[in-house]
Amino acid sequence: MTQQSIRIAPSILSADFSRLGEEVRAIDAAGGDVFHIDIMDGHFVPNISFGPTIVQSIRNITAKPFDVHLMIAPVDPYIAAFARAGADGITVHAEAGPHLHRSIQAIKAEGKRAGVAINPATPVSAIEHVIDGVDLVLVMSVNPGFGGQSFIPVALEKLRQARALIGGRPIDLEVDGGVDPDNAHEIAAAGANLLVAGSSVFAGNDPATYADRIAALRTAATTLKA
Ligand SMILES: O=C(CO)[C@H](O)[C@H](O)COP(=O)(O)O
Ligand SMILES: [Fe+2]
Repeated sequence: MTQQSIRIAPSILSADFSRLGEEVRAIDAAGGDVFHIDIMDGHFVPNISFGPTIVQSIRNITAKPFDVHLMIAPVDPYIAAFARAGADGITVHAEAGPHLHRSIQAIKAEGKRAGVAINPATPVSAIEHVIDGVDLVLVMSVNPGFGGQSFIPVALEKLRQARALIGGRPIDLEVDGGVDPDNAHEIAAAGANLLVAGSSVFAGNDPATYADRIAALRTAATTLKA
């Protein structure tokens, strides 16, 4: 991984929602590369977050890309709404329904970057037949549903497998859950180039700390260890 290829995607799930606009502005100014936006339905995952209206409400606050992680089932009926709310990329879970290929086609039909996510218990082989249709692979390193969980180490082996599956294709490899400056180096070494970070950026919700926290993740991910 070259230094330029690592991008940090703060997850607004850990933002202070009572002042979400200010949080988005602060992360933009602090050097976040991409906004990771978690959508949870209380059905596919045991938590509920928010819907397309909230995504639309922050769309004009930043020009940076919106990476929308849909943890919902069914997912197909909602893809257009998130596309029109301002998503640049939309990621669906391989486990969210029987027709993953159709979901990916629906994202592409909206003109958006298509991502596919796999839960910790799902093998990388589950996505090998859709790999040519996607722009992003998301390896979950926690069981989805909540921020602030610990990184599940088997994700490192899955990242290596996913990087091998991607090969020379121009596909982002994203990791989500429990990413912090202590594990960011081995995560990047395993092949991830897009690192989602919720609690490790937003802990304390003090905007004055965001730039240092994002920089610490970037430095850890890109610095060669002796
Ligand atoms: O998809 C998610 C949870 O399902 C979040 O993106 C993820 O948990 C980020 O939070 P943290 O970095 O605190 O683990
Ligand atoms: Fe996420």
